[in-house]
Amino acid sequence: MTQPSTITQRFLSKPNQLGVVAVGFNGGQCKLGVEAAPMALIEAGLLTQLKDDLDYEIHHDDTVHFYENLIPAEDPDHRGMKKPRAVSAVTERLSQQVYEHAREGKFVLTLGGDHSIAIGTVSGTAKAIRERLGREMAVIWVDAHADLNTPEMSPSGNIHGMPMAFLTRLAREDRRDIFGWLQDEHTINLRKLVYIGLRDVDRGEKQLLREHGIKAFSMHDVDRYGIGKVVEMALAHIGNDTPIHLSFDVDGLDPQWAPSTGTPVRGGLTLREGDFICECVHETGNLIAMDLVEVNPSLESLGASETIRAGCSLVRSALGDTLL
Ligand SMILES: NC(=[NH2+])NCCC[C@H](N)C(=O)O
Ligand SMILES: [Mn+2]
Ligand SMILES: [Mn+2]
Repeated sequence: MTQPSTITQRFLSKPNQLGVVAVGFNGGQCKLGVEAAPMALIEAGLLTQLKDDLDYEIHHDDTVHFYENLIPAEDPDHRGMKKPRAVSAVTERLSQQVYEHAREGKFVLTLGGDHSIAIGTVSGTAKAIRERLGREMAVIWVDAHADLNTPEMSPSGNIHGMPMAFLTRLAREDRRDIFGWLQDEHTINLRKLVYIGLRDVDRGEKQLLREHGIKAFSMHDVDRYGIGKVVEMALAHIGNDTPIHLSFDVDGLDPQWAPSTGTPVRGGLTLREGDFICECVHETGNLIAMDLVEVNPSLESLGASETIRAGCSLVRSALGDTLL
């Protein structure tokens, strides 16, 4: 186990203070139901567990944000992107909410929502880290997908497949109402991004991963080296003096463990492997924020409670729960 760096300790000035943002947003993709996930996770007892079992002091406004007043009536496609103004307005607002928690030194937990919301969460923590520590943070992205499509490359036009492209500036858009609000302070250095669990990566995304030498551990690597070695290599790439934002797409898990998600892909992580990633990232002492996204309780209704339980388990593990 690496020692928590003083840099991160300085940032998380209140290590047991947890800012929670519940984001009932589904506009980054086309299936209904993912907006109900935050309520389902909370009703399953997630926040109570974090408070009672892990001793967090929870700062939550007791609302699930649907951002109804930010969703425009007219939102025509732009560069092939679907609902670009809605996603932009919601993530801009979310970025501010996350930033406000993070700048006070709280750990920020965001419950999505589809993965487009990471444009808001990651930009918010990246800005707070730059401001408070004068440095760049790292992102660990656990997912079956790379979510690195530029609008032009995207096979679907769904923005939940693009957040990393906008966050790293591989994709840019100058229109203020379509992600033009993203400033340099919000962005992520490509060398500070690490993927785990990939197994459904589009052609253009593969090319970007190769071209830019982005650190990515696919399921092939998990099979070859085992999850222990993969996490060790991922953390070694980041180094132990860098704050980490963990963005966990529940479809990183195999559908056997998380069937209720919009874009399931077979051959994924076991729940135990997912929990192990979260436990190890917690052990670094450098984790400053986590997103849990793409739980869709209305899909595969038989598996919904299983998926919700898996989601709760991942969050608990990232926040310090241990088996012993
Ligand atoms: N966050 C997710 N589940 N993303 C799935 C993306 C699927 C596909 N690569 C696309 O861009 O449309
Ligand atoms: Mn995914
Ligand atoms: Mn994703």
